[in-house]
Amino acid sequence: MESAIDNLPFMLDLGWSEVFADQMGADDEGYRPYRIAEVHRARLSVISDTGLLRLTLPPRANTAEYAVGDWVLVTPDTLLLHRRLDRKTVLQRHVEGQHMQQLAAANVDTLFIVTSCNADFNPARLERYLVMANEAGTTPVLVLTKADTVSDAETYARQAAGLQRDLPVVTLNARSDEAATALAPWCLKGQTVALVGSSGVGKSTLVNTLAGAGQSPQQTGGIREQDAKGRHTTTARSLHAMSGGGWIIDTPGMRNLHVGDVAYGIDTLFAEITELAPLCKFSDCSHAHEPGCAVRAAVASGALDEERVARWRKLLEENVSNTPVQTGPRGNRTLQRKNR
Ligand SMILES: Nc1nc2c(ncn2[C@@H]2O[C@H](COP(=O)(O)OP(=O)(O)OP(=O)(O)O)[C@@H](O)[C@H]2O)c(=O)[nH]1
Ligand SMILES: [Zn+2]
Repeated sequence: MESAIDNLPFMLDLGWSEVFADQMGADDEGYRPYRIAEVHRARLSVISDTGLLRLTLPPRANTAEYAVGDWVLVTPDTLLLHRRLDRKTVLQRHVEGQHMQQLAAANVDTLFIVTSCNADFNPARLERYLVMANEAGTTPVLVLTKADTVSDAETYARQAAGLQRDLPVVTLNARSDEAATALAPWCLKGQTVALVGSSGVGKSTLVNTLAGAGQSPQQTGGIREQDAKGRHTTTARSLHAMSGGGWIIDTPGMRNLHVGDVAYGIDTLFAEITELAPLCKFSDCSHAHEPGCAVRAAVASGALDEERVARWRKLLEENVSNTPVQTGPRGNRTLQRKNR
């Protein structure tokens, strides 16, 4: 099917790989792959070597089923959307009271979880972002902005590094060129990065810095509107080129990040606790009061932080109550898997 692709170098820069090429069969002859750059309620745009192109949607198409970063097959002359290719990774969040997860971005290699060296730094919220990255199969990197405004950036960095085993932590000034150098390993050709973090931590500033000299995609391409509290928030989800050769997706604000159907993401985040639980005396230990609890013993010895254990239990409980369950054969409750 490679013959249908006449601009392969551009596509490879954009993250096209065998994972997607292998999905194109004889039935797909004549269609051309494009990557989604913008998702709006009634419109999808893809990126091409000549700029953004608006797709023609088939009747009853639901744009909520598509994410920025998705690869889709399109009829070249009419730009009619044919089908979406299976995703490598998908960042999504549970929405209270809804069955479908809300899609944030697809086929993302690295998630920059952005917070700043000030009161925005909140372990419980950062852990929720980490769960989302782990569950998606996306590598998380913790980016601490505004390091230039404090004298104790190291204290924040140390706390951040304790959030998850082997978590890369980068402290920087998002407005400086050194920020691009510090983040360069994740921004190379063919790589896709997404950004999450609260309003005001410096996400737009970082996108502009990573886009390189003279480029300010966030001011030109971003749509800004006011939220209920009158703050300006970035609402466009869009794909921007980085000077390092990769692409970056600025996701819309995600306040109230609830978890659901993310058991794997939680186990990875709290690996040091997850590994202790099987050593408890009771297999259904709640790690609250039972004798012989390995988790409580680790807290008592000072090896584990009490507050982190409390956050772990809270996320587990929330996840159980938000995870759809089916009654399987002989009454076994089995997890209903998400569609990728
Ligand atoms: N000194 C300093 N200022 C920064 C840094 N990062 C961002 N700022 C400033 O903080 C303010 C907010 O930055 P933005 O990039 O707009 O924040 P944002 O995360 O995109 O915010 P939303 O668009 O509301 O989601 C701006 O005035 C930036 O110039 C930094 O590392 N150091
Ligand atoms: Zn226990």
